[in-house]
Amino acid sequence: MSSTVSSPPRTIRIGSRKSQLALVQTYWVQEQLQKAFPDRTFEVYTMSTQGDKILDVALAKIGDKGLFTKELEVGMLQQEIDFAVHSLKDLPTNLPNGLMLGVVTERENPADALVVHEKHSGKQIDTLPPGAIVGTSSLRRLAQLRHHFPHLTFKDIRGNLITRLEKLDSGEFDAIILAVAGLQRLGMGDRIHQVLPPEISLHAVGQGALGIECRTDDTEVLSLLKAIEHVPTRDRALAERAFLRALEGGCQVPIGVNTVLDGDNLTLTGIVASVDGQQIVKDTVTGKTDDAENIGIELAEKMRSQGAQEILAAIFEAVQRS
Ligand SMILES: NCc1[nH]cc(CCC(=O)O)c1CC(=O)O
Repeated sequence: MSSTVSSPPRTIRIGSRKSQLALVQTYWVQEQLQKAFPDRTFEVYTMSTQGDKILDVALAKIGDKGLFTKELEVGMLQQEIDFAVHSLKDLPTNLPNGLMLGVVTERENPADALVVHEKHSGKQIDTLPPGAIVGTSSLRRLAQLRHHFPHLTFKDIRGNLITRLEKLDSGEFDAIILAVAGLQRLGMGDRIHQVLPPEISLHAVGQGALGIECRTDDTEVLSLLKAIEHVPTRDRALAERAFLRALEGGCQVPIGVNTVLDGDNLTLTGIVASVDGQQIVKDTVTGKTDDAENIGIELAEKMRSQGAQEILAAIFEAVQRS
């Protein structure tokens, strides 16, 4: 008589930031995986990242890549957690050795949203009165909006989504710009006053999607994660991230994108803008989805030849000096 003793499958430990948005996203991932693999155990571990702690310095000045991801990455490399759930747009385009972008989940609307103070309820971004104070902490949003609406006043705003909405409602701002996806995921889609079209604001690379980072050699986790991968979003994200990586690689730069899928054709539009909104380089490349990364690289090269690199170099120098 022989019997095989099989050890129970390992518990999978999911790492997350502690912000409300991060937790909603992480519990969603946990739930999807639990549904796909009812016999496995998935546990959530939370960590504070540098980005959650430094709230009083403009993001552009910190300039450090991986502000929202570093602690989670250390946790993965030290085997304390098995994978981390990130807003894809917060995940740097170059990851530490031993870690990779495992999968990308289905994207929400990637656009930016205008949220207004109640006294402006009849207004849109193009009808806000001159001097109206618009809150954003993103150079990308700032540069594009200054370009289109030089009569508005822009002011830095930090803190998590809830804090920002409170600052708006208290009268500190006339309007603020936030990601549609974040508001929707937190059940606050009703605060979206206007979804900004791509002609006004190209969104951040990866915006609206979740990126799951894991150890490169963890084939078991990688195969579990495949269950929640969304291939069309992944192809768009690969093109967008290759574009950003080829241009600069960081997070706090005025670089925006838009992607459109049509069958197996993928069209990537990118913008690089100076912070004052005066200089703009914008172009488009179309290619096949299975060549997504090369579409991003090609667009970066095309735009570099039109002056994108000089715009980015000037911003980098200015931030270093300040
Ligand atoms: N950097 C902050 C951040 N990271 C992800 C989101 C929103 C959700 C997303 O874009 O996936 C936000 C807030 C915002 O930009 O309004």
